[in-house]
Amino acid sequence: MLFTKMHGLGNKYVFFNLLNNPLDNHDLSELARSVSDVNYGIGSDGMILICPSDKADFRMRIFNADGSEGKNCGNGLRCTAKYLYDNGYSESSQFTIETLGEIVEVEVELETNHKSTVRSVKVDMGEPKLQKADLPMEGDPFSSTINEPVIIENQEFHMTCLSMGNPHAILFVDDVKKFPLERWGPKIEHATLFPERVNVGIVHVLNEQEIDYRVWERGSGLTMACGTGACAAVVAAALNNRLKRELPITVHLPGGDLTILWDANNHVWKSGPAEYICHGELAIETCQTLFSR
Ligand SMILES: N[C@H](CCC[C@H](N)C(=O)O)C(=O)O
Repeated sequence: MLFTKMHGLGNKYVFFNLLNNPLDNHDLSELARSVSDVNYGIGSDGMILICPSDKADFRMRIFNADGSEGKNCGNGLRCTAKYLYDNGYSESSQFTIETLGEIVEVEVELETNHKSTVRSVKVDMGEPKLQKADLPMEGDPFSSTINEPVIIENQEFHMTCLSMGNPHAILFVDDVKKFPLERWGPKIEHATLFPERVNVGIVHVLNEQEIDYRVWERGSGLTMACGTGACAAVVAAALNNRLKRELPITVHLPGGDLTILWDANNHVWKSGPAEYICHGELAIETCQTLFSR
């Protein structure tokens, strides 16, 4: 099986193009765990399948490194858009991609002096969902969670929780590098408060147009970047009056910067790079081992 490995700011995935060759009745969770394994597989934060869609121009399915299927992936969407445009699946620079969470509009932004090269990708990530039912999380399903005190293992955290098609718990800290995210990330991810678990982001607002952000991803742990998380971080900061809406915000992640805008129409826009790492063929033994299970 041919694959392409790509990353968005160091958040890397193994991509399989299923537009003309479906992967019928295989254990996709097992495949995601295996290709993500850095010792016995290719090594990645997960797996992304590019599929046909009857609701949008294309469909993207994202699986985390633990095999769980995510409902959205901001970095994955930018990589998928670049792959589709570069490989001639869309003549237009704008098209739609269906995910489990949303149907999103993407636009590949081309180099001015080299029209066939994708410089970056802009994605309309849609509207943030602020009710507890949207994540989901325990409590009044129609209420929102803005700077609410939450006790995790006798430690109180003030959280702002929302969905960008997938669930995010955002905490504000004084220094993202000093906060022990590797310790508290998994505890919050697996807290019973979040029946389908949650992505955990920590945010330090630097000024009115810049934030630092680090993430512990549901199903993948610490990653270099999280596109949906960067969107959630900007929305959470605005909801807590730490940022003004309708200003483009630079989100500094360990892997690089994203530009996020929460506009007057309640849509969250994300712009950033997408890069190839390699193309390859999964060893047939791996496939046979995988598919014999
Ligand atoms: N771990 C996430 C999916 C990947 C999101 C992230 N890589 C992004 O770029 O948005 C979840 O299970 O909801």
